[in-house]
Amino acid sequence: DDPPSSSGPLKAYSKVTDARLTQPEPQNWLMYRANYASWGYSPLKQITTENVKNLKLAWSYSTGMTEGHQAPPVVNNGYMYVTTPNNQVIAFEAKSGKELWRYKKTIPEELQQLHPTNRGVALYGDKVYIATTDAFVVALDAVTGKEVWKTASADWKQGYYSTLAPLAAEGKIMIGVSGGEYGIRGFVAAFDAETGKEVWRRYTIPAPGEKGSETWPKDDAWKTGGGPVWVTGSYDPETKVSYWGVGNAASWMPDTRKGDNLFSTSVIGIDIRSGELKGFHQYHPNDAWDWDEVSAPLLIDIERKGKKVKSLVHAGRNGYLWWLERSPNKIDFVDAWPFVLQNVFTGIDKKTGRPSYDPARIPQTGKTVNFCPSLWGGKDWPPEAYNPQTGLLYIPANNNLCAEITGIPTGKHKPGELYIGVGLDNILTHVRLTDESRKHIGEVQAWDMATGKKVWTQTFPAMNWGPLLTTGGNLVFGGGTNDRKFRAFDARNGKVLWEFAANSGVIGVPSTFEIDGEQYIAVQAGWGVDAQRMQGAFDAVMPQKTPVPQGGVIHVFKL
Ligand SMILES: O=C(O)c1cc(C(=O)O)c2c(n1)C(=O)C(=O)c1cc(C(=O)O)[nH]c1-2
Ligand SMILES: [Ca+2]
Repeated sequence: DDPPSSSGPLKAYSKVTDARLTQPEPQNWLMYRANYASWGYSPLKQITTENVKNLKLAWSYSTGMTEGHQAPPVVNNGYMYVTTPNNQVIAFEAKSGKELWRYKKTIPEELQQLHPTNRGVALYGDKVYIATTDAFVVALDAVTGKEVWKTASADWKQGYYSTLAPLAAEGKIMIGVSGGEYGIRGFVAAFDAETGKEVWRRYTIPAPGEKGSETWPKDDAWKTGGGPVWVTGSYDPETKVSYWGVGNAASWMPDTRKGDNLFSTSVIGIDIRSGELKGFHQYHPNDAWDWDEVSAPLLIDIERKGKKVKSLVHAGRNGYLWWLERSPNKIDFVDAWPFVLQNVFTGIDKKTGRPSYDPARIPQTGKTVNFCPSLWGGKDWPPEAYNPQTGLLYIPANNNLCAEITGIPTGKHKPGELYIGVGLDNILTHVRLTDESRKHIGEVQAWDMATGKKVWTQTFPAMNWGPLLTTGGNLVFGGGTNDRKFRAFDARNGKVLWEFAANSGVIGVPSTFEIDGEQYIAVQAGWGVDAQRMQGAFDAVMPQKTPVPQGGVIHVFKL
């Protein structure tokens, strides 16, 4: 086959450099959240609050796959890259939707996927990178799709897998691993972009003697302590520190691992040159609710008492909105407050940010416990967005929702087998409705961080699992509802200005780009994973059932 660059209008592939990733051109969407600060923001403004009502499909493409399509269409000067469940990567001519190549990772047949999804590619140099469900990191030639190198980061048979998009910087490809529900020992690792050789590895659960190890029991619990990393980290190129969200401790029952269990449910700063730890903040110690705090914090400058604070902002799965301050060697607590119904925390220490708990709301082995928000939290993985023009932070939230779970003995940990401490049937039916949740659950919220005020809320009857994009046209885009709608909101007041009914529920990360003077909005539809399971949990407690069809379709819109 001819390389596509010579067969069509596509120009030669433009190499992705550190300079380009640090200062992304407005016409491209070069990484998971468009910039290292994880804003999910594009300055493009051809599509506005005035004309968005005229947005039409430019092209669409069926991926041929079911389950969770969550990856953003990543675009570099005319080339688009999308991943699907089962680690396919599809390359397109971004303008026309013509398929250039498709890569299919061979996945072991015996591998059972607990979370059948993939959150996208990283671009660096002339290559495209993915982290796979069988725990590999793979480099592909961006023009041909040919495999250049492939390195196992861990053994999938031990319960390790990756669902996140890698982070690329300074010649390194950084990934994290999932497996919190299998009792893995989580880590972030960096691989040489050219050779695939591992450069460093930072475990999220310290070994005996390492900093934080005193927060684990003296037995072997640290070896199976969880702390997965399954969403792409943020990165501050000035200090070379990357910021990763760390997931739940394992098993879920806190009595199996007494102590704070650092660095589970924390944000950790990692120097990308050495892998050295550069500060941390634990959002809630001794996790008991599967509240993975994996969403990477957004790097935002916020005014406080007349001073600019270099901040880390995180809408927690634990239902609190966290404001932290980052310095080259540490992370300090600034403030936190609930953004959804939360009845577990009885207070937050003003100095340290440490929450205190209502003991009646802490799950334990052998007890049945009610708490709010549910296991899926105030916000699960779907990312927030920040618009520097409106100055607002946008959160896709699930409010008014509670849970009931019964802790059961886990037995001895067996590598590669579930290590949860709650029955699967209980997990799949654990949501409990409140009077308020009968009115509405899903929300898009807009916050002014400097004043701590919520500026607007848009509500939906059922859940919202919609990742957000915000643009220089004062728009917010997102799907996430079970009616298959993908919507544009006015970023200043939350009004719905446009909506499109997709083939399936939209849990994809939306992106935007420009080619030949035209702005495009792109998103994958493809309901699955825990959005689907939450719908199942609703169906279990509601009089009516709501079917949401599956099937991945990439949608690309323009005026
Ligand atoms: O502990 C883990 O390793 C882990 C991994 C993942 C994943 O990789 O997608 C999810 C979760 N936990 C999880 O708790 C969760 O609610 C969840 C939802 C989803 C999804 O894609 O909808 N993935 C995951
Ligand atoms: Ca988890």
